[in-house]
Amino acid sequence: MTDACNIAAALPRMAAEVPERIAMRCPGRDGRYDVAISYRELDRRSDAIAAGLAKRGIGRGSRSVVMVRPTPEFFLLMFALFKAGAVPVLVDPGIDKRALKQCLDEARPDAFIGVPLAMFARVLLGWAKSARLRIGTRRALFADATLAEIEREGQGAGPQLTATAPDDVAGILFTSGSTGVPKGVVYRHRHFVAQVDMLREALGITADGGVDLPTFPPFALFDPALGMTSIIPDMDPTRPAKADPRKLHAAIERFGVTQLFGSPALMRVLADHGQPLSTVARVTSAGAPVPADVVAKMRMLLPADAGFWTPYGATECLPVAVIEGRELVTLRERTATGAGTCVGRPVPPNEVRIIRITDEAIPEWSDALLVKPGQVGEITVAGPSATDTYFRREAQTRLAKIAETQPAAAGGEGARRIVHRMGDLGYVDAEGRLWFCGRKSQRVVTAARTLCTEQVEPVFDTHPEVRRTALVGIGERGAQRPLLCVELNAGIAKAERARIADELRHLGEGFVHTAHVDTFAFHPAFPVDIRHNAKIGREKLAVWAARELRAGRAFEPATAPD
Ligand SMILES: Nc1ncnc2c1ncn2[C@@H]1O[C@H](COP(=O)(O)OP(=O)(O)OP(=O)(O)O)[C@@H](O)[C@H]1O
Repeated sequence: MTDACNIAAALPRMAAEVPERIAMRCPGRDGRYDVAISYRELDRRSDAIAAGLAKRGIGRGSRSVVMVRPTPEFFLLMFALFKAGAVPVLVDPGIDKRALKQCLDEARPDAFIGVPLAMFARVLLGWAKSARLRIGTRRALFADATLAEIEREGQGAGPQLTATAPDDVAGILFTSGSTGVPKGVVYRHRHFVAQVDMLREALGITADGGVDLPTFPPFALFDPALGMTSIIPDMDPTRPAKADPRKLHAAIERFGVTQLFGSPALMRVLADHGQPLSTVARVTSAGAPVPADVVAKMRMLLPADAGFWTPYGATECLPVAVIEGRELVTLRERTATGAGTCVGRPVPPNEVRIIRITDEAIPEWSDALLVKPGQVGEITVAGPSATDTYFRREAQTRLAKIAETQPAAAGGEGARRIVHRMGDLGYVDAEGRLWFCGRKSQRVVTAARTLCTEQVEPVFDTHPEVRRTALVGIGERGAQRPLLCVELNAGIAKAERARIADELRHLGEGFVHTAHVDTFAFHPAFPVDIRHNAKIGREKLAVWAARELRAGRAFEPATAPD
């Protein structure tokens, strides 16, 4: 039993070593934080739920949709499923309703576990019809049982940790779908175990744990595996930009929070609030680029020796690389002149390699795919947390994975591994740092060159009246005309647009790669992703921009471009 490859194996270990340590504190309905669960309770209660689920036919390999907010129930349930060797299916509740139904149906779950609203929506919207067991966190319409009943049914059954193998499927996590339909990423137990180890190493987390405020729900699951105490924040996790900073500060002070985890949108909330974070030793912000001004403001609010880490990665592979705020701030200038965004050094033992850009599948690795050092290409990763397949999406799997036979010296005879293609463009600089240049699917290809969004937009973003910009291509790839969509700061009159377009054109002329971006269209408020409130919907903007150009509403250079 002890040799299970399973992140839930941390629970019986912690329960034996530090049974009274608090695993999590929850705000409850009124934010008073009167619910606390010790490691002993977390271990025992997740055992009981696992045993109760087994009695209802949910065990090793059963897929179960989990639509539960980050409450004690969520953690108990997730660890119960891991212990049982069952496979939780997690979908971002904030995504488009049609995509959500598609994800839930595609997963063909055996069980559906949710809050009463999700139970109701399942029937009303016809989600996940395959689920034969339906469990509500509370008594609910269309539920076969409540989670409390399941727990009671399994009480006293003893330890439930299944001896899961490294390759067993541990979970299916859907991507947020910012560039298309969300895809179910198949996590094996070895992937989760590796993620915990890599995060511990990369962020310097010690065995005595610490107190974490994880505002990004899936990541809270790592806290018990890292021996930490989680303070579940009093906020809507799907709306980080709307979080109340006063409530977060109250929890940080009351419980002496030492670590904070959140999306860039949440970092902006804390940075703008401006109150010092004196107990915090480590901040981690993931999921999208963190704007340089937010990094700088946060560094002023944190103690001098605190770390501000930004990991780079994706649902399919995390962490890939990591950078600390001090270094990031020194590279701000380079981003503003078109170098891309530095995402740091690869987290060991990841192997990050850059290959030439293609939209085709690459079945087999070859070193001939590699670009010259320093050249932009697609970022690929081979390493213990790189997942190898999407759930029931053969075509997408083929486009994102490359099989590789390692040379005998590196991995023994004929060792095979999967290389994940990030779908992101970037390069490695002379110091071994990885730079992110934008999504591959959002690149603009003119007759003369390929333009990468993250190398073009920051140049124009330096204009004082500009809030943000988005590069799109008009026409067929290979003969695209670049157009820069511009969102201005609040309160700037329409009459100013022609002047600002001229100034932007002038800014662009300062660099070879932006000199040909000379057409601008002003958009009132960019479409962005729900989860991070940061990833710009360039696909939608491209359609809008083409219409603006046809209607003569775009700002073009006075003389035709050469
Ligand atoms: N530190 C970072 N800096 C810049 N971009 C980042 C960083 N971390 C992640 N990203 C971006 O986020 C992407 C991963 O996001 P995620 O896995 O949530 O799926 P998604 O891209 O939003 O959805 P989909 O893949 O379905 O379009 C990365 O490929 C990268 O483009």
